[in-house]
This record gives sequence, C-alpha cells and structure tokens, in this order.
Amino acid sequence: MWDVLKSHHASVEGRRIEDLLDADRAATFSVRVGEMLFDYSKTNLDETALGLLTDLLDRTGVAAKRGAMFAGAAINETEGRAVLHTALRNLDGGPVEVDGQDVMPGVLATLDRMAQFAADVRDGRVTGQGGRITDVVNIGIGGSDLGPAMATRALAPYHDGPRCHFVSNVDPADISEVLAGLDPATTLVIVASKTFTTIETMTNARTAKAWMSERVADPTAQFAALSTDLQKTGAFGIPETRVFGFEDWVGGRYSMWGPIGLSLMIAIGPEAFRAFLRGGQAMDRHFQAAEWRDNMPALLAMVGLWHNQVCGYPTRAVLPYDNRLGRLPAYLQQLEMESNGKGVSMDGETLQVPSGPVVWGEPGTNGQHAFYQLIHQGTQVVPCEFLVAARGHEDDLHHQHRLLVANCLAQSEALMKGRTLDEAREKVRGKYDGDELERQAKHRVFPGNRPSTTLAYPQLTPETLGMIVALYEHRVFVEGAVLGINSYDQWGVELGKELATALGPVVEGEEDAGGKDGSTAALVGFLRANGL
Ligand SMILES: O=P(O)(O)OC[C@H]1O[C@](O)(CO)[C@@H](O)[C@@H]1O
Repeated sequence: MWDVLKSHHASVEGRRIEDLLDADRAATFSVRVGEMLFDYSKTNLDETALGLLTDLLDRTGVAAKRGAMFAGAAINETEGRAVLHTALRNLDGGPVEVDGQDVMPGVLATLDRMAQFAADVRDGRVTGQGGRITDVVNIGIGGSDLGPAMATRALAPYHDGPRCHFVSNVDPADISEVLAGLDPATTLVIVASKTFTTIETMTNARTAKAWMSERVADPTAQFAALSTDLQKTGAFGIPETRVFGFEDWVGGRYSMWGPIGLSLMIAIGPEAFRAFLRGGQAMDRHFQAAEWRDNMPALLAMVGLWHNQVCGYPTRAVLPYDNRLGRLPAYLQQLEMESNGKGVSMDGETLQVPSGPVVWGEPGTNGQHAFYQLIHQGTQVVPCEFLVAARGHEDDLHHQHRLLVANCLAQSEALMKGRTLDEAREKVRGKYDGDELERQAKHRVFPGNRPSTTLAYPQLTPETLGMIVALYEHRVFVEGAVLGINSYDQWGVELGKELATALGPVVEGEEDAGGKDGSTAALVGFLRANGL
C-alpha cells in the first residue's frame, strides 16, 4: 500500500499545487465541524491520493481500533491498559465500561469534586493561612504540565480566578523564579503527577514544601495533589480531601481533561472548563460518526501520513497565528512525538516507514522574522499547519487582528505560489543589469509549491480549544493505528531516566566517573573542576 502511494506521489511530484486549485477545490478539499474549518486545499493531495489513503485507513482497521478505544478495550497492549481520556469529556454521553464496570459515575463525581474545590478557592471558602488564595502553582512535567500550561495561556481572556503559575523543570531556576514573587501564606501548590514518582516533580514539590514551611504553620494544608496513586500522595502529607485521583486508563499526555486540568479550572472557573470539555466531546462525536473523507481528525492524519511517510518530509511546523496558542507547538511535541515516535509495531516488527515527523513551531508573526526564511527558500520542504481565528479578544485593536490574519493568509499563499526567476528579475531590474541582475534575481526566487493547511475558527474560546486539542489527539490515534504502533506507551523515556539515577552518585562526588565512557567521564571532570 505504501508503495502504491509512493508511486502515485512520484507521478505527481512536479505538479504545481496552484494548478490544482480550480473553483471547487477549496470546498472539496476542506471540512467543517461546527464553526471550525480545516482547509487542506493548498497541498498536493488529489482524489487518487485521498482514495488510496482512505483505503489505507480501511485496510489497517482504523475504524475497528477506534471502536475498541471508545469501548474501553485494553488497546495500550504493552501496559495492559484501556485508553479512555474520551470518558473524561463524555459529559452527557452514555456509560463507558472498563472490565465490565461503568466508569462514568466516578468520572462525573471527580469532576463535581474538582468544580466544588475550584469554586471554593475562587470564592475564598478555601483560603491559605494568610487569607484568600491569590496564586496557584502547578508543579508537574510532561503531560502533567504542558496541557494545563498551554490551555491556561490560551484561555487568558477567561481568567477571573487566582493567578496560575507552572513549574516543570528540575532546573532550580524554574521554581526559584516562580516562587520569588509569591507569598506562601496565600499560595496553593498543586502537585500534578500521575505516578507521584517523577523525580523532577517530586524534587520541586519538596522544595515548595520547604519554602512554605518557613512561613506557614501547616504547609501541606496548602497543597493539593492530582495523581493515580493515593498512597503516595498520603505519604507526602496531602489530606485526601485535597487529592483528585484518576485511573490508569488516562495517559499522561491525554490527561488535561480531568484532574490534571485543575489549575486551568481554578483560573477560568468550572463553567468555562465544562465548555472546554464540551468542545472535546463534540470532536469525539464527529470523529466517531463521519466518513473518512469528511472526518476532520482522519483528514489531518491523512495529510500527515502523506507528507511524512509518503513524501518523506521529515518535519512539520505548527504555526498558530494566535499568540495565546504559543505553547501549542510544545504541547503537540509531547502529544505527537511521545505517542508515535516508536520504532516497532505493536507486534514488535521494525517499522518499514518513518514513525512520524519532528513537530515544531512558534506563533506567527514572530516566526516570520526568524525561521520562515528556511521554510520559503531552504532546500527542505516543511509542511506548515496554520491556525487562525476570525476574531481576537481585543475589540478595540481589531485592526491589528486583521493585520495578523493578512499575514497568515499571505504566508500560505507565498508558500504555494513562490516567485519565478522572471518575476524576480522584474524586482531588481533598474537597480542592476547584466550578470549582476541575473545573480541578484536568483537570490529572490521562491520555489513555491510548498504545502500548508489552515485550521480556522471564529474565536479561541474554551469550546474551540477543546475541539482543537481533541482534534490533534484523534489525529495521533489515526496515524498510530495506520502504522500499527502503540501510541499510548512511552518506553523511550526510560533509559535516560535510569542513567540519570545511576549518575546521581557520580555528580554528587560520591563515586568517581571511572566506570563511565570517556566522553561522559571527561564532561563530569570538566563540570567538577568548574564548581559542580
Ligand atoms: O505525571 P507523571 O507521572 O509525573 O509523568 C510525567 C510525564 O512523564 C512521562 O511519563 C515520561 O516523560 C510522560 O509521559 C508524563 O506525561
């Protein structure tokens, strides 16, 4: 199947995308869900490629795998777990069973408990030892940080609760900078860790506890925990009333819909948080019901598979023209690369195609003044994924928003059209002539024919954000299902963790680095000589 797709790509490789753009293409190569539009007409995909890709989804059993996921089957086979983050946003859906037990009563009860706690903090019924909570510090890393941090920034216009801060890195610079401006007596610390063992998080949590002990009589009274391990949260001293648990069928990078979203809920309030969940649920319903050709997550996945596995483009850029989505690329790096960055299929066979692209990006227009040079004229093709809202939240500055939108649309147009040598000559004619004109013109040529997609929506509301996050989650699912990999484990992070633990005594100076490879030993030597 990949061979057929690759030979189709070879046969159309030189074709210009703009030549495909007849009067109908923008309508047929786009899809809507509610008020959201995904346009993929500025790619080199054609009906034949889409037909082959939908066949690929059918032959690899994506629909059955989707059914199994929503039904609570243990599709995370290497960890023997179901994958049911969708249950966390199944607000008014039916029962969802894991091992014959409906999990929904528990999910909804936890959501109510979170909402009560968030309301109590926001309304001053839960206070610090110095009065009303003014600041919340979420300590977590990976999925216990990126989701809520990304969403809290994205939904800043909806904040009407205490200020929220995020600490993730074990680098002491991170926690010191955050705590420096805060009053321990009015700060709530949320320790977010599914396992409650992650070394970065537990180290930062202990540092926060020590910081709080200096000023308040009972430090853990101002802590809350979000975790699947109630024993460990208890051992840390956090009272059960302040612990919000979840089950092992919620993967870390898929967990912002439940307790891991508590800091977001405190910032924007339970109602806005429920709107975020409703957005996710709307995308779930669409994903389950729509035919592949009209299915937004499946189409995102087909575009992704076409660009990475078929065309061989090694990266994809996520470019939000929505400044508050500034952490979306980082969030998607974990979601996509930790999920699908695997080397073997579910049955242990080496993958025959790349497992997925490097995902990167920055908000526009900033990226334009940094790396867009390479995107436009560099020798590698970088498929670009633009996101843009029709309206910002700054009504008095709508003229600036229009300028932002013009830039977004101009970039996808420029990537597609490029500039020919003839057009470049016209740009420099009059300034140069002869050989110099030719040389100068060549520097101003844009090859064009570079693919991009655009996700457009009226405004970045909680509901829209929910739709966006669920959209990307399901894209990851479809891509992983086609490749036959397990998108829900992350064994690739283990080796580094083990070696870091083993290096502990060496960097502490308790053991010498003699047993290490020459490079590592030399680096330890250098760092020790310089104050480690
Ligand atoms: O929530 P925890 O258990 O602290 O884990 C944090 C992160 O660490 C990982 O397990 C591996 O880096 C991620 O998958 C996870 O999101």
